[in-house]
Amino acid sequence: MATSVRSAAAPRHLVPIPPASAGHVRGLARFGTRTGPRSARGLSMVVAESTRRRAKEGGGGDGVLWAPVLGGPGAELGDQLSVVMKFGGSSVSSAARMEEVAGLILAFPEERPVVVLSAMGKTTNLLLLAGEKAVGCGVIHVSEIEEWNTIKDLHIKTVEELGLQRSVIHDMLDELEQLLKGIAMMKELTLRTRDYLVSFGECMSTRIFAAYLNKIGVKARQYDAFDIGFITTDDFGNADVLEATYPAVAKRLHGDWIRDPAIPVVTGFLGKGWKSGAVTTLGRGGSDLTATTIGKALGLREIQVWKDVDGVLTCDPNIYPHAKTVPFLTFEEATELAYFGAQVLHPQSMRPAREGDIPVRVKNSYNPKAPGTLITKQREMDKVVLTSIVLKSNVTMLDIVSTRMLGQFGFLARVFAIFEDLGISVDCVATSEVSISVSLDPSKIWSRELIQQELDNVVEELEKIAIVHLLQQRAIISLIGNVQRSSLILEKAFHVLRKSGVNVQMISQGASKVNMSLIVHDSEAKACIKALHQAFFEDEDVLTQVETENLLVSIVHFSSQLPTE
Ligand SMILES: Nc1ncnc2c1ncn2[C@@H]1O[C@H](COP(=O)(O)OP(=O)(O)O)[C@@H](O)[C@H]1O
Ligand SMILES: N[C@@H](CC(=O)OP(=O)(O)O)C(=O)O
Repeated sequence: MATSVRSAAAPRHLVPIPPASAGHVRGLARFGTRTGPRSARGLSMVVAESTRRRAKEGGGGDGVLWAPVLGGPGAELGDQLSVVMKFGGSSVSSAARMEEVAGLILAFPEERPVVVLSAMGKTTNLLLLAGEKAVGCGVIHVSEIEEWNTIKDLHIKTVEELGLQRSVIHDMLDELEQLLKGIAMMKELTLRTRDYLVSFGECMSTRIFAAYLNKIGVKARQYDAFDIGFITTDDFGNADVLEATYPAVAKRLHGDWIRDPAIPVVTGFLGKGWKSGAVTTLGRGGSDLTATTIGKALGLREIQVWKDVDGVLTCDPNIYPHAKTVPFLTFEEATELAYFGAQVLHPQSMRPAREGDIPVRVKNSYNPKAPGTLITKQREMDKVVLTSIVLKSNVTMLDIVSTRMLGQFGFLARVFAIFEDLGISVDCVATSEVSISVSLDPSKIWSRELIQQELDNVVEELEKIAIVHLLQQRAIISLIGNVQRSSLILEKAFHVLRKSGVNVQMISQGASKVNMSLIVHDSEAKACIKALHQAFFEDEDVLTQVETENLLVSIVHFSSQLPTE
């Protein structure tokens, strides 16, 4: 595997400086343009143009001050690394986007960021598809795999458009092609090889970006997470970060920064298995977890995750486009939201932030002026009813009814022991004395779908002690909010669902007290989300309608109890 590239220092060094040091002003960089500076010269021009405007406006404009300082001659870098800025695949999908992101990073004069990057655009998916095709296509046809060519073209084009040398990624592309040929030769793609394969996405994006920062005069250093102490379990495809990671990562990043300050550009999503020593991945969307792990390791002030939406939204905008930004969330709410399927955050990513009590800010790299979502330990909940509605589709449910071979206590214990033995997590649970309904977590499997064989095994085992009904194509609708007001939330939700003619098949409230889950049929789920969103976030009158209806019911009830003459 390739080792870290230590980028050579560029001849001229720019660093954002606080407005107080305006004597050193070099210029301003602006937010909000879709295309950023194309070169060091381009950057200076943007900077100079904005400086003039700022001077005309009497200062305090919309930009940032720059000075030729970072790591350069006469450099003074007393400050410690202060924030993590993680940019997802959507934020770094092209050369233009990388320029934009560079401008963004540099537009925060007071920050000393650690940058975490995902693979460019859809590279991870393309690598997975290329790997699968390689298994069956034969070595001589590897070079024809469409996805491999798309990956190669995208990265070469990006390097060229950014004015970098092809050598930045040349070895990586070579190695990747060799790997695909190896897979074709072996005719198999193990989980371990698959992790190694997808790691090329992050390894290339970070090399390109660090080289670009150096080119525009901002000293940067690329790091592969698996080389700097990201130690994980050996669960390829979904590895857990181990405690040893924190001191190791802190020592390496902090040590390098003290010795020779340069913006660290770290691969998201990747780690190193503690037993195997092989490259592991942290589950899809795992770069968020990389970012929060670094934040905790270094005790940073803030963790920023930059996406292509204005923060965490009231529902998935792909399901219902009128979703609104949620300005504040607690770590608990964000965890439930992610766990129950909101793609915007990795389910495990809040844990390090919560443990280190470091605020997480979700921002839009396409719209940096939008305030985004701030996630903290606590927030004012008095006025909060519902925060967000999350949908998890294609869920499998099991209704398990005891054959009474075991007492109630033994029955529940046995059922969960079967899940544990087969390594299957459950999402929602509802129990009665002799029956239990569970929904199974599809996300532990890479493809986010349970494999039929696994399901057959579970059913076979459970049938030894119970009658089992397998219900597929179900959906979990999770209502994340203030469960202190659960009666109000459920009343309103059931009112909406009844009006829509939807029958709720199971309901479950988590112990975390921020989530209530309703299970409905998959085919009805999207319409439910739309109706619920309109009721909770758009239609002020619905509550009044519910209250009026209830009032009428009470009046009828009361009057029916009045003594008749
Ligand atoms: N509740 C939600 N709030 C915001 N985005 C959501 C939500 N649910 C789903 N999404 C989707 O998540 C996407 C952002 O997550 P992701 O693709 O992982 O971003 P990135 O690749 O930039 O890290 C958005 O483009 C949006 O389509
Ligand atoms: N590239 C990986 C890791 C990741 O976090 O990506 P993103 O930040 O684009 O969701 C994936 O696609 O899963």
